[in-house]
Amino acid sequence: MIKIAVCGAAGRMGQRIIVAAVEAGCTISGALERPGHPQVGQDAGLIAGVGSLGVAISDDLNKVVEGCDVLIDFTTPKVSLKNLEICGLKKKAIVIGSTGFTPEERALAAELAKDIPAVLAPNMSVGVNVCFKVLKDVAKTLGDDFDVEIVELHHNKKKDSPSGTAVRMGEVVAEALGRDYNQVANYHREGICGERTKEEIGMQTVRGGDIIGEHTVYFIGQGERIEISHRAMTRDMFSRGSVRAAKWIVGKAPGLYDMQDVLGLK
Ligand SMILES: NC(=O)c1ccc[n+]([C@@H]2O[C@H](COP(=O)([O-])OP(=O)(O)OC[C@H]3O[C@@H](n4cnc5c(N)ncnc54)[C@H](O)[C@@H]3O)[C@@H](O)[C@H]2O)c1
Ligand SMILES: O=C(O)C1=N[C@H](C(=O)O)CCC1
Repeated sequence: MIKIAVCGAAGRMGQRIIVAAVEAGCTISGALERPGHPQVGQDAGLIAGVGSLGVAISDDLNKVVEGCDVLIDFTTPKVSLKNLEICGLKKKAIVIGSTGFTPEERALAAELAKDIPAVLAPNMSVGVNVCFKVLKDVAKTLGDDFDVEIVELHHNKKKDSPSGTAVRMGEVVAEALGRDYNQVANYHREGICGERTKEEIGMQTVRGGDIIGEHTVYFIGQGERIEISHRAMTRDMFSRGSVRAAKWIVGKAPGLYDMQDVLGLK
């Protein structure tokens, strides 16, 4: 059974990943938190609510990576890039779920993943990844006659905006329509900002309370509208997806993969 280490182990996702890994019969070989985190030194299983695992949460990245087959990392882009670099040096696989990467940081991630197998995906749920596939077909079929707007809702602790999932949805639709997402994404409308352009993809963000994550892509035509929505009711399909990705990536050829690869949706 594979040995999994979890980075961000005391976080919302880290705790659920420990639960999912234990439920899947994997060994938790290590758990990482940032230096100074109040739960460093405590048992990772007790923090996650699965009982003692005999694995103390550590802040020693090198040591934890050495002891695992694969590191699952749900933290921030900067931490994830550092983790990729260390996994590269130690020839370990990595699964990254962090979001909020700039295009430059994504390019750096691809570069760092040249020597090791790595999964980087903004959303590990099967449902969202099926949505990515469906969105491509819908956008291609509808073409330029429908305006595209994307709305996402998340909890009030989320740090990045728009969500990584919303950005990927925008990229999928833009590519299907022959547009460059970075040129056509419109994140802000205020005041007399003029009529909507045909090409733009509106990106709207709602933050509040404990919303786990909801995404809707609107295709708005004359006299009709299609809405493709995904609503997450728990974090468990993200955590189970990350463990599925971890089992899949160990032993694969070096390179950067995504969840579509893991799920065979390409
Ligand atoms: N890909 C997906 O399916 C998916 C699903 C949910 C969340 N996310 C993303 O995962 C990330 C984390 O989300 P969250 O809700 O768990 O956040 P969180 O803030 O609850 O957890 C992040 C954890 O990382 C820890 N951390 C920060 N710096 C660290 C370091 N240097 N070393 C080790 N640990 C460090 C923090 O202390 C914290 O406990 C976000 O980017 C979020 O958007 C992705
Ligand atoms: O809670 C979060 O943060 C989430 N982030 C991901 C994103 O940015 O797309 C996925 C859903 C939950």
